[in-house]
Amino acid sequence: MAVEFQSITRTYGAKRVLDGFDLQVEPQSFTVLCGASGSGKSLLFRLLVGLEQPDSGRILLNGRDITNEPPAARAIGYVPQNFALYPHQTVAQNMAYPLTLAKTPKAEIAKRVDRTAGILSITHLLNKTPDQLSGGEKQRVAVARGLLKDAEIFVLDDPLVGLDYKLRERLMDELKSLREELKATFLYATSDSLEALNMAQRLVVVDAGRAVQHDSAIAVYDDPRFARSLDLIGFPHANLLPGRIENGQVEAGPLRFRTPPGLRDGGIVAGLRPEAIHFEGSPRGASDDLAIDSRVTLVENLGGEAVVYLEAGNSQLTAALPLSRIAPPEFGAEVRVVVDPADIMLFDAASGVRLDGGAN
Ligand SMILES: Nc1ncnc2c1ncn2[C@@H]1O[C@H](COP(=O)(O)OP(=O)(O)OP(=O)(O)O)[C@@H](O)[C@H]1O
Repeated sequence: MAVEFQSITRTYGAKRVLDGFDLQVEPQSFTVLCGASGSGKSLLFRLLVGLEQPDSGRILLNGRDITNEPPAARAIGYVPQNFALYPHQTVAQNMAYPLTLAKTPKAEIAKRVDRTAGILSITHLLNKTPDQLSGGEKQRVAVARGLLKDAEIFVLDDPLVGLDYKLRERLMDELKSLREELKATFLYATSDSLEALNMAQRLVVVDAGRAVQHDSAIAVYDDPRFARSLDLIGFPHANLLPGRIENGQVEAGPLRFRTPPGLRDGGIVAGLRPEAIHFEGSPRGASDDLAIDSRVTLVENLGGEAVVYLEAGNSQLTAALPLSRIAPPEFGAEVRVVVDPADIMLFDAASGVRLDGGAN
């Protein structure tokens, strides 16, 4: 494995941020850690590059235990979340700084600065100073500086946070080409699930101090094994309805249907993606579909689709409606929506573990 976190625990005061965190990162993978703000992604990266120490557990780099090695001994390129550029140095000097410190020959530094600047489209900025750059340009320089190192592993901590949408899209594409070109292992953190799905070959859902699911991005999306995976990955956010299994019936908010085989009575959470809620007039209507009468409380028109918020009894539901097929309903309208029970995922209420079979 390129990187292994083994049972990492780290506490700040009374708060256990990492709680037996285990993760194996495959060589040459682009692995994205996605978790809510404060879930410990930056801390994991600081532990990996050696800026902090775990309370317990081990970190291996290409099989070597580096837990107690100084940062300089770890060949890791790092783009921290809060970067600082040296104000009196040019972009080229800022980028070259870590290599200058490492006494890399000048010709080699120039070659790498040119190549990385080319990939990140900042060649025209090389002779400027940071005060002459926009926020987005400074961010690209910080990314370039982290990627300049001759490393097998690059760690990027939420490198696109705060950038406008267009610039983020462009940088995502550039980083993807870079991953093809460098043939290195990338570890990348974000709290944005769309960015995670777009970038990740391997996606790790981080929650409550642990890696709860580690799989291909598409598998995490299609077959979440934990309620938190469904909750975190995907936009609009999935519906999670608390409920119960009793006497062979699943009851969760407005959903009532026969319990799938093999499930026991007890507390559950029913999960339903917004796109699995269908409006009348859409091509559905199988005999086992559940019909739900609801009232529209808000419509967000996003162009290609509308996000429709519904009230059904005491439950709120979020539905995604492709607008090419059907016009969005009006605010306040009474609508009947239908759901295929096969699209409903069931999770244990206490542990969050998936109960129904899913795609496996
Ligand atoms: N030096 C520190 N002292 C005290 N608490 C800390 C320290 N560093 C991190 N924490 C706490 O650890 C938790 C995890 O922080 P971390 O920055 O790793 O989260 P994150 O997942 O990267 O969040 P974000 O997406 O917002 O950057 C937070 O609750 C934070 O307050």
